Amino acid sequence: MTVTSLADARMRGLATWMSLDTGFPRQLDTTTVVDDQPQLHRVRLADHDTVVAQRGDSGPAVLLVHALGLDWQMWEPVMDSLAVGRRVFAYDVRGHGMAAGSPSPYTMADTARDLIGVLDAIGVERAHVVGLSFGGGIAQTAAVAAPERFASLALLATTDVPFDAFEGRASSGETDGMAAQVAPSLTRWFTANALAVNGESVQYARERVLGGNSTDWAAAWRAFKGLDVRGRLAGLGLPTLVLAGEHDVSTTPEIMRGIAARIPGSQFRVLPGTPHMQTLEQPGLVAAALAEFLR
Ligand SMILES: O=C(O)CC1=CCC(=O)O1
Repeated sequence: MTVTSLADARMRGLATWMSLDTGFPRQLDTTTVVDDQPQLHRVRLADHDTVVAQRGDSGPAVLLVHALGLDWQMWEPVMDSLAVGRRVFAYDVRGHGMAAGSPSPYTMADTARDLIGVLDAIGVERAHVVGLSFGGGIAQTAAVAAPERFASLALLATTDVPFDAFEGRASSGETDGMAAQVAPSLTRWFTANALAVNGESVQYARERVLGGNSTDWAAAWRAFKGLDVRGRLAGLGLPTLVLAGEHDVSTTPEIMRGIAARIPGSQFRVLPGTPHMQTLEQPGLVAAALAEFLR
C-alpha cells in the first residue's frame, strides 16, 4: 500500500488533490475545528484511490466510516474532540467523496476489504472502528470477516439487515436523478427543525447528495442490499457500542435495540433529540458517548 501525503501529491502536480484544502471543513462550525488544514493522506487500495484524514498523532487508533451519499467530512464535527489522546482517521468509502467513480458494481465484502486496506495503508494493526448508517454496515461486515483488526466496534444509526427500500433508492437515482434524492434523503437524516434552520451541516449533506452521481449512488444502495451479517453478530466477541438517535426515522431506536440484543455484552444508548445523521446534528452528544465508550 502506498500512503502519500497531500503535500507530496501536490508537488507531483496531481490537480485533483489540490482541491482538498479548499473544501467543506472551513464551512463547518469552527468551534469543533481547531485545525482547518486537516492532515489528508492519499491511499491506494486494491482497485481505486481514496483519501484518509487524520487528527491526533499518538494514542489508540480510531477509524470512522461514513454514511451513504456523504464523505469523510461528515465526521469533521467530532474528530478534534475524539483526537485528544487518540489518532483518529476518517476515509472516503469507494464511490464517495474523493473516491467517486471507483469501480462498480461492488459488494459489502469489497467495502470490508477496503476498510482493512485502509488500516494496512495507515499502518494500524487494530483500531476502534466507528460506522454510521452505511458505514455501520461496512464496519459490521469487516468485523465479522476480520475481528482481529478491531479493538472495538461502535455502530451508529445503522442496520444489520437490508431494507426493502434499498433497491427503490438505487433505481430512483438512476431514473429520477440526484436532485430528486435530496428531499427524501434529508427528511430521513435530519429533524424538521434542523431542515428549517438549514445550517451548515444540512447544507453540506444537500451539496453532497446533489453533487453525487447516480451511478455511485445506485452502486452503494445495491451493495447495501447485500448486507449479510446478522447471523454472525452473536459470535463477534468485541466490545461494542450501539448508538441510536431518539428521532431517527430510518434506523429507529427499536431497530438499533435489536442489533444490540444480538451482540452479547454490547452497550446500547439512545441519544436524546437526535436524528439519523447523528454527527451532523448532535456532534457533542456523539463525541461524548464515543469518548465514554472508548475510555
Ligand atoms: O435511510 C437512509 O438513508 C440510510 C440508511 C438506511 C439503513 C441504514 O443503515 O442507513
